[in-house]
Amino acid sequence: MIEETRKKTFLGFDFSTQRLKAVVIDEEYAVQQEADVEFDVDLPEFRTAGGVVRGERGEVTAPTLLWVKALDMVMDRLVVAGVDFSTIEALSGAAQQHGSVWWLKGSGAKLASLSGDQFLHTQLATCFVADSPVWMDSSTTADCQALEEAVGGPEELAKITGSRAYERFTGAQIRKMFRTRPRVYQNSERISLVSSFACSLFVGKIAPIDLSDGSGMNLLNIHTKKWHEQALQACGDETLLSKLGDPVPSATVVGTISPYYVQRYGFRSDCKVVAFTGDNCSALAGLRLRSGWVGLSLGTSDTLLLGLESAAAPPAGHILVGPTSAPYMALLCFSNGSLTRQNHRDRLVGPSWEAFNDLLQATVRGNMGYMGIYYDTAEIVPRAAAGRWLEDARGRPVDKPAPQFEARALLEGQAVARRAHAEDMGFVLDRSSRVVATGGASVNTALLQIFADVFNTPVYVQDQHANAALLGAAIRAAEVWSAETGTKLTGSEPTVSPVASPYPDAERIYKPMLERYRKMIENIP
Ligand SMILES: Nc1ncnc2c1ncn2[C@@H]1O[C@H](COP(=O)(O)OP(=O)(O)O)[C@@H](O)[C@H]1O
Ligand SMILES: O=C(CO)[C@@H](O)[C@H](O)COP(=O)(O)O
Repeated sequence: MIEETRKKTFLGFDFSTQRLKAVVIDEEYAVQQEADVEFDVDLPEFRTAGGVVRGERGEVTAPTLLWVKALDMVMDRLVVAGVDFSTIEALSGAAQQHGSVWWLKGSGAKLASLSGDQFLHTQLATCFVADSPVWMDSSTTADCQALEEAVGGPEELAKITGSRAYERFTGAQIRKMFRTRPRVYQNSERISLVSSFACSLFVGKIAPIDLSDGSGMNLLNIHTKKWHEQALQACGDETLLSKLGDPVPSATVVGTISPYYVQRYGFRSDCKVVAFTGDNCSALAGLRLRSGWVGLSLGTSDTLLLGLESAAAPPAGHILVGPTSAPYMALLCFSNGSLTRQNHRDRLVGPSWEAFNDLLQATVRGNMGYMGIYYDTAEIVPRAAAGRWLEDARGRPVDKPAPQFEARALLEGQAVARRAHAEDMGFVLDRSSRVVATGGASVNTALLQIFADVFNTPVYVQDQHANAALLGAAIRAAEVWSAETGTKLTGSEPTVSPVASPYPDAERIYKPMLERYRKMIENIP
């Protein structure tokens, strides 16, 4: 029995692309303290740009130790923020999806014997056999084809795993490592996702992959919830099964906190660690979407999220095992999200969102016919290499229109693409639906107004926090702890408020742009 009067708090983490965030909530799910580490700024010694390191042939990686050092730093910032770690009953986390962590043999033993006197990053410095390929990597096209062939074609793979083969999905990444760097593969004790790796740092052993984030690998049968044997065979050898370990439901207590945290920060020794999951899965959990609501995460990537009752194989996009009570979730991911917006903001007006929004205000909805597609990095939906396509009202290519037209062309082009592909995937979006936005760019109401008009749907944001993945992690910790201990919590459902409504003429302006967009992408190589 848990003592009723004891103060109870819950801790959530988000190991996303550009930063590590942490939040402490109380029993009512009110935010108590927060801390944040921005990889490029706070850890310049790792020389990342936007949290990653880019190679010449579409390879995108992150140094795994960067995330460990960021954890040391964020823990210290929580101390400075006044967190009383002895009140934390449970913790959980979210992380960028698909990335893989390659643990050197012997790492499990190191995790189990950490000394509370030293930083984690000094003790785990030699634990990673390779840098971590991350979700922006587009270098595994050959491996995707081989995986699809081995399983009976792209449709068959999508039926089984919820997605056709995608370059960033961990199965193709593992296959590439097995093929091109066999010693890394052989010397790996385990292969984690970023989420299960992060969880391992808390639980003092290599933590299991959860089913929801595990669905982003092209290796999991999302119906039986077991690894798919043929897919495993296509991506590695007979040791792959044991390198991955058994996946677990997202609502699993994977253990109690490592003694390291008890000694170093004063956590309770019975603080529970709940399986970590993908950031989009955690955002879906945090947003509490009701029927007819669609989640729009505006982080480094832009994603659309939806809870699903059944798992029809999508033509594009992904079906994942649901992180909460809905059995499945749909996910569409666009790699050119916030970083692309930020690059062009810097180019057009310098580092101010206000100045960028002033440019938007200097143009009209529909942008006098200027339309643009901006891929600063290889795009996932549709699959395309980096490039830029801009045309005027007559469909003639233009090179350099005035900055205000470019600003609007970029944002309208992005929103139109999100709607076109969402419709292709079967998302129903009309004035009776709701878009609930979250992530770093969801604070920008001028951007949300464009989404409201293009989707012809009101856009809402959560009142409690702009980052549903982070809040979702802390709430998942609280709810799994509550179910496990039989202790009732007083936390109420997160609430949302409208921030942008479509203008009455929105459909007239943007419907034709959807058709133009579809034609434009046909000509993209
Ligand atoms: N006012 C704003 N308008 C538009 N974008 C913003 C604004 N404030 C922050 N952002 C964007 O939010 C992004 C970070 O979002 P975040 O959700 O923290 O990313 P991630 O979780 O992928 O690390 C930055 O790249 C930045 O461009
Ligand atoms: O690849 C995907 C989803 O399939 C990305 O959405 C990553 O999960 C990165 O998330 P953010 O850091 O952009 O939130």
